[in-house]
Amino acid sequence: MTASTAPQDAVRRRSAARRLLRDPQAVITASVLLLIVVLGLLAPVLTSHDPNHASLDHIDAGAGTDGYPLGGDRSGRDIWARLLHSINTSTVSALIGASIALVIGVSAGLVGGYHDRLRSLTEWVFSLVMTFPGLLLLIVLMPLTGGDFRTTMAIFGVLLSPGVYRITRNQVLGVKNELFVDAARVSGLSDRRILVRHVLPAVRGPVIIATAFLCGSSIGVQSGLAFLGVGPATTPSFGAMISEGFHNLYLSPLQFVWPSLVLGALTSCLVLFGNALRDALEGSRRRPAGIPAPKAPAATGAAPAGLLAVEDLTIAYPTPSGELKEVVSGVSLVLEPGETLGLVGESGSGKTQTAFAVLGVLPSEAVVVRGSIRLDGRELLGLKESELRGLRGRAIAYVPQEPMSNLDPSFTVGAQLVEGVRAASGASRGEARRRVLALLERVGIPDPERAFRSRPHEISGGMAQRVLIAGAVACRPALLIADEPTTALDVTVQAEILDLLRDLREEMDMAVLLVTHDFGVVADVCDRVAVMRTGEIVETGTAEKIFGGAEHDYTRMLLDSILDENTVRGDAPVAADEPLGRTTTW
Ligand SMILES: Nc1ncnc2c1ncn2[C@@H]1O[C@H](COP(=O)(O)OP(=O)(O)OP(=O)(O)O)[C@@H](O)[C@H]1O
Repeated sequence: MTASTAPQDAVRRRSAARRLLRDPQAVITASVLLLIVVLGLLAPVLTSHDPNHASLDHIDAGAGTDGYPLGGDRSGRDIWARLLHSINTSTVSALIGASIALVIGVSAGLVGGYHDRLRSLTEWVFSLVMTFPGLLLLIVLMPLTGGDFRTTMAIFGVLLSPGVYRITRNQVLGVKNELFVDAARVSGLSDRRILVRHVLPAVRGPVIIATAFLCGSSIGVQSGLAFLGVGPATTPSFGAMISEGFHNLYLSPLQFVWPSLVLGALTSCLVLFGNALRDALEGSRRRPAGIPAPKAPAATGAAPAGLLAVEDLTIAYPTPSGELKEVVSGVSLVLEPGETLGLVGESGSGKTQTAFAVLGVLPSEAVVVRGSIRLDGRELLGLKESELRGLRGRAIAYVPQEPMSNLDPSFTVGAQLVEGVRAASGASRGEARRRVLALLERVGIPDPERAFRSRPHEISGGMAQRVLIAGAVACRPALLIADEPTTALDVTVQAEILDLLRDLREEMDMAVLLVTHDFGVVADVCDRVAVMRTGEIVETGTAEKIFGGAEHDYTRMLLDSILDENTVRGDAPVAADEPLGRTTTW
């Protein structure tokens, strides 16, 4: 396993580096940081003055004075030399603070996250460290540290370590039960080896990102302490320079500007570089360069009729190498008012992605490469989020797969439905409540008042799905998208929910796009069927045609496997002497 993941890791690393190099924010900030650090390293070459050497002739000397390119400060010291040496103080502070925080935080986070027994100890220790008032402690400890900024930064590193510990511990808790860690455990690897080889790579990204912020914090605190005059005056520091420049602000404002400028550039570039690094390591959320906005489908004459017309819809996701992988390819569908279309296919065939595209809720990293989605003639692709929000709940409604996890446990059922009805229709609270109670009764909930007052955990799964259906149809949408609406329910409840959907569709003349992998459900309620396989529609037709004589091998294979597995359901339990395929005949 390790051998097989190593090349993938290398590819991932290469692509993250490539993304970083292509990101102007990363390139600019890294260049500025590099320039500043190199200037500091070249201090002995770039200036011959000691940063603490005071020359009475150069007190408040102006910029450009011979040998003093940025002038002298109010003690006659070379500002250029002090600036260069201050860079080194800041770099050393960042290195010490960040590395101490990383060593302590990452090691303890790995151990505490991985070993349940040790976690209470590490939690206790780091909670204790967090209670220390950081800056105050650094000042109080000055007599002990002798004011040496390196020792101060080492203590500051300890104070920063709880943040790193928490990041690491959370990451470890997230991966320690993954199958690949279990596999490493059962293959006999020691805990230390598992941690280093399998767990550490998972925490690497967030920790690298945090490092930029740790460096920025260390530089900020060192400068802050020097600004307050804590520590020896002989240590060149931006804080001390800013403090002195502050006193001379009216006489010679540039003495204040130079250190502020370099300190500002240093810390802001660190933070911005940290952000760019995060984007590169976690995968860019932006549209990759060169990827076009959705192209309209090739003109085929008249636009397809129907309430919902999806044409040539193609959805892709960026891969770690930066290329796009299509998960939905050239899907075309038409749905008439009052019609139920079953979108059928195996897991991963792209049904949900198609439905999400219609709802306008694809994840931000999804790229709609081309296509068109028209609702009642109006193009939905390219609409603003606010415009889509205006359609959702009113023109298009959605019934999800997991009713329980789609209800907020903190609120009563009634409160959630009233909120939805008010948001979609602008009705008053009283009016919305009346409508919700009527809807609850309509969807077959026996005691609507009681259900209204109940919290989600007090109702059954079937009832929760009825509640969600009530919420979805509250504003009489033209199109209802139901994504596996019965999968999480037991068989008898499934039948009732499908009956309810069928009745509501007829009553409200709604079109229903039913996403399912279950041909039994299709047989129950669908007028037409579209069969999806690996992102493409391989066959469409009326339910009679599909069940009576499917043309595509894949459709036949799906039907055969379902019949083989005896999973077709009917409205009533199938009688012993009834042929299994009863629900498949029309
Ligand atoms: N955020 C994402 N990033 C990358 N790929 C994704 C993402 N979301 C979905 N996919 C991929 O898109 C493909 C289609 O997924 P989709 O959820 O539409 O399948 P489905 O047919 O609805 O299956 P299921 O019934 O299991 O939900 C899958 O291969 C999935 O891995």
